[in-house]
Amino acid sequence: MARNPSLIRAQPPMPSDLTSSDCSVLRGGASFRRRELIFVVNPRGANGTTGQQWKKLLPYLRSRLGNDCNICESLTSGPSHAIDITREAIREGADAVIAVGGDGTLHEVVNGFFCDGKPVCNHDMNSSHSTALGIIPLGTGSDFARTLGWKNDPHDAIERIAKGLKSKVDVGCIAGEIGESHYFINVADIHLSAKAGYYASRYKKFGNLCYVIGALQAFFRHHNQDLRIKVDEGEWEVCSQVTALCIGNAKYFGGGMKITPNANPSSGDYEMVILQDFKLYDFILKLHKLYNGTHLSVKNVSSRRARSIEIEEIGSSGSIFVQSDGEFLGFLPRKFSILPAVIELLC
Ligand SMILES: Nc1ncnc2c1ncn2[C@@H]1O[C@H](COP(=O)(O)OP(=O)(O)OP(=O)(O)O)[C@@H](O)[C@H]1O
Repeated sequence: MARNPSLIRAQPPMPSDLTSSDCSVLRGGASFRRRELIFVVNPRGANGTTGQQWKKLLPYLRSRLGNDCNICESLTSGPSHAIDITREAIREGADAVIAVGGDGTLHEVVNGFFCDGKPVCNHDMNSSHSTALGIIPLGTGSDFARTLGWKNDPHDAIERIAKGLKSKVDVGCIAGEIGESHYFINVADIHLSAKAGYYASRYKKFGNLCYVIGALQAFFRHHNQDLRIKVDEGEWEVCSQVTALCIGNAKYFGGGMKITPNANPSSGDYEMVILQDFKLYDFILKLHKLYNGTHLSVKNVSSRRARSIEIEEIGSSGSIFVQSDGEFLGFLPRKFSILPAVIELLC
């Protein structure tokens, strides 16, 4: 394991009588394979707090998991590095890749489960072994973890990893006009909210306040936009004066806004919520409803379920923002399809 030099074994060496190269341990006569866990840590997450918390957590992690698991830590050196680490770990046969950081780090780890439009596989093609996804939520927002009801408590997260229970989750796939497919596990969104996310990423030093600052900046010179959408390969429909269109595999975005309140990452479909013809004062008056997920009954808000959604702008500004899991992705047009039960999540 760990041909990749960026994977550093973060545990005491195995006792010298344990010689098996695949880390198998003989216990009471039965063969017991040590789990190979790769922790992908963004030291810059949450303005550097993730790195500091990780350093304090590591001794506890070793004492809690080190008897049964090989613990490898890999610190990311910059954007997209987590994708490469994850791909390499899966190819090498890791039992789990654990994203340590915020939703951006989780997003990159999820993208590392895929390459060239297909799930990444273990080098040993004959093996039925699969790599699970784990999460230690230590970011600014950690919105995906909210849907699962997880607190931002790393000790709880370590208990979930220790138990090793797995549940299959869906992943969203986004295809653009050119280039590789892109994947998301939480929420993808279009227009105002995506623009707000783009600006918010510049103000992460203010913690969760960055989302409010980003939204205010995005509203400046914002225009609602007519879009064309095609749901589940049906007919094209015109959707007028769209303020924001959100495609939820999970429920929360923007640091705790319950935007797609009926989304469920194990349902096999998305919840799509469209906000139309909203003005700044609508947001001010209805913001609390967006946060607690009661906005679906508000005028000009609609919700429907879908397995695939194609979206184009009517007009050719080429400036309708798209983001997924809070990461800026470019501009419309895009097609979103769901990959049901494609990843096993340690839960
Ligand atoms: N070493 C690094 N230096 C700078 N940026 C990095 C590094 N490693 C990863 N990143 C980038 O940092 C971004 C944000 O990280 P992360 O999501 O962990 O924290 P956050 O933004 O504080 O939390 P959240 O996304 O939940 O709001 C990631 O999208 C990733 O591309």
